Amino acid sequence: MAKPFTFKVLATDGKARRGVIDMPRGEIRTPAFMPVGTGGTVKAMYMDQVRGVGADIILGNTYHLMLRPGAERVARLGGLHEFARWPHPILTDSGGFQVMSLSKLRKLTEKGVTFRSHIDGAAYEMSPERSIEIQGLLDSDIQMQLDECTALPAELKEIERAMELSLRWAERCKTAFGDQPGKAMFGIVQGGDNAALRIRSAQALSAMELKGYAVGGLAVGEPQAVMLEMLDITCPVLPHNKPRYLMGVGTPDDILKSVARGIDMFDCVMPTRAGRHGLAYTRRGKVNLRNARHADDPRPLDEESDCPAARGYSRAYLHHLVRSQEALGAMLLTWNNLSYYQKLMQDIRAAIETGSFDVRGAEITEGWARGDI
Ligand SMILES: Nc1nc2c(CCc3ccccc3)c3nc[nH]c3cc2c(=O)[nH]1
Repeated sequence: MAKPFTFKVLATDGKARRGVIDMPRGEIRTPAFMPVGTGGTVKAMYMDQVRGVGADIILGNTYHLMLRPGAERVARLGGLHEFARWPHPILTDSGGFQVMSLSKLRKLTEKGVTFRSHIDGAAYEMSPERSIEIQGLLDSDIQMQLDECTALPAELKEIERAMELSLRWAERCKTAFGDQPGKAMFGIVQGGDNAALRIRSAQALSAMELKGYAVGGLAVGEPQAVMLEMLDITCPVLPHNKPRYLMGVGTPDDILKSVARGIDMFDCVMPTRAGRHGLAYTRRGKVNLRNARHADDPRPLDEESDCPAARGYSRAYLHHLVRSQEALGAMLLTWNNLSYYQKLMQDIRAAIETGSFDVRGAEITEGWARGDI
C-alpha cells in the first residue's frame, strides 16, 4: 500500500506551527512556500534549480493544463511529474478560480462552470467531478476542490450563495476523489470578509474530515487587515492536526503575519513574476534593476546569499540584461527571488523551532518593506 498522507506538528510558537507533511513523493517542511508552476513549468527556471533553492513542492494548474496540452495527453505521457521532470510533490488548483479570472463567456450553475478557452475560444465544461478527474490525470499529489471564489467587495447574499455552493461542490469532490491513500484532496474555506460565513464554511468542511484545508477567497485585492482578520476567525475553527494553505499569499510581511495566525502553506506569483519584470528581493529590501542608477554598480545583489544569482553577478550586469530584455535577466532574477523566499521560509521554520518566531518576525523581514535600495 502506498505510504499514506500524514501531517505532523513538530513545534509551535504561539499560533505558529512548524510541521511536516509526508507523502509518497517526498516530504514538505512547513511553513512552506510553493513556487507557482502553472503550465507545468516554473517560468524561467530549470526544475533542478527550483529544487536547489529548497522548494519541496510546486503548484500546477488544472485550467491551463486542460486547455494546453490537455489532461489526457499529459496522462498518456506519464503524468505531470514525468512530463515536467519534477519527481517531488505537486499541488494543483481545481481551475474554478482561473476560469473566473481568465476565461471568456463563462456560465456558472449548480452542475459546474461552462466557459470558453482564453487561448482559442473552444467551449469547455468543468464540474467538480471533471476537475477531480483532470487532477487525477495529471497525477497531482494534493488536489483542490472546485470552488467559487467571490471577488471582494460583494453583497452578503452573493458571498453566502458562493460559499454554500462551494460546500456542495466540496462534498461532490470528496466523493469523486474517493480513497487515494498517498494523495490528498483539500477543501477550500470561502465566505468573503464575513465572519459568520467563514465560520460556517470552516465548520462544514471540518466535518467532512478532509486531509487538509485551504483558506480561499482572499488575496483578491482586500486590505491586509481584512485578510488577517479572516485568518483570526477561520484558523481556530479548522482541525489543529491538518495542514492549512492560504491561497495566493503573499509578500514576506503577509507570510509572517499569516504564519503567526496558524497558516502552514503559501503560494504566490510575486517572486517569479517580479523576476521577469526586473525586480529583485534581497534581505535589505527590493532592488529595481531597471533603474539606471545600477548601470555602474559592481556589487552583487547580496554577497552573503548562497544563491549564485545573488552572489555572482554585478548589479550593472543585471541592469544591462534587464534593459536589453535578455532571457538571462529573467532567469537570474527569478532564481534570486525564489531563493530569497525559500530562505525566508527556512528562517521562519527555524524561529518557530527555537521559540523565537514572534520576536524574530520583524527581524526576518526587516529589509522587505524598504523600497528600492
Ligand atoms: N481555487 C481557488 N484558488 C484561489 C487562488 C489560486 C491559487 C493557485 C493555486 C495553484 C496554482 C496557481 C494559483 C488564489 N490566488 C489568490 N487568491 C486566490 C483564491 C483562490 C480561491 O479562493 N480558490
